[in-house]
Amino acid sequence: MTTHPTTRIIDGKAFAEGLRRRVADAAADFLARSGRAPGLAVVLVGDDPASSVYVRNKAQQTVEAGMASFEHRLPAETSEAELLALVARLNADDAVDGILVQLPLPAHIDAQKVIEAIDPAKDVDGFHPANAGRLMTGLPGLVPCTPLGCLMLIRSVQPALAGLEAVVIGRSNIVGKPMAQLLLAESCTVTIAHSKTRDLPSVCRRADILVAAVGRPQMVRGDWVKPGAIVIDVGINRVPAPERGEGKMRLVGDVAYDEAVERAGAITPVPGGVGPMTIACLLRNALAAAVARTGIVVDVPSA
Ligand SMILES: Nc1nc2c(c(=O)[nH]1)N[C@@H](CN(C=O)c1ccc(C(=O)N[C@@H](CCC(=O)O)C(=O)O)cc1)CN2
Repeated sequence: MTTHPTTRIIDGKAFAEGLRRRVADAAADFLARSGRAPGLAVVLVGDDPASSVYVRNKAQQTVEAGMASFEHRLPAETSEAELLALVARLNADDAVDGILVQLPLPAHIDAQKVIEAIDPAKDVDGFHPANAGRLMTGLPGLVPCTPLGCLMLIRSVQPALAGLEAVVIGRSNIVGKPMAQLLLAESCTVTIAHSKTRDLPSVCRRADILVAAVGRPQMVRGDWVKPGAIVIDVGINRVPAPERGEGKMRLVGDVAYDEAVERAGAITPVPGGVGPMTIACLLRNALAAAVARTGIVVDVPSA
């Protein structure tokens, strides 16, 4: 593989480490001023292996950042009412500044109902309609972690975004829509593309900033990328890797990296790009929630 001489590989792992250090410094200030550490509760229902690893990493990184971690692992048979009761207890617990319910939830639980049960002031995922509305209307609030991390990575290579053409592929409430709102707030000209978009390759070729969040392995080909564009790959897809041995898998993004790296000005790899930013931004949001709830001012890292 030959990388274009000027292509910058955006190291999300290193950026996330730096962000977690800054959050840890601010969390220590918070503790010194308030007498308690910011607290983050993470709830997992069921035993999905990937979710279980994410929750373990969240709890571990919360503790490493000097915050209090409250981990709740519930069996897959937990009823919706039991989960809502736990959320109500966490809402009422003053030691808990942030609440995250790991997704996906088992099919018998209405995820939207659970999201709406979380106190918006503790909604560190930024998924509650109150926080989505605040983002849309330009009010301060909690912003979904993955798009916030993407914006930080974009700004690390291009601080001035006003007037740039941004194309976001994917319209989920978790990534696509909030990502588009964040880029709009930076005065980009934003297009949200999706499965019904006509001539997607041509739409993508307009983009100075191309964010792929579709969940389809390597869908975005190299010739969809405008030369010099910033390419942010949100996809995390496990695909068979027979070259590594029988039954082995490997992670790929939504972008055909080997092709896109030839044309992009900057690109995130998978793994090691956007993924690590999700948990780093979760810690950042937990700190932000603690600050907003208590009025204790410490230096919360921003995009
Ligand atoms: N309540 C939520 N649920 C889920 C979210 C979320 O933000 N809130 N996001 C995803 C999963 N996720 C965190 O929960 C997550 C995904 C990926 C990574 C990450 O670091 N990825 C690595 C690769 C890891 C691997 O080998 O599998 C990378 O891309 O380098 C962190 C967090 C769904 N659920």
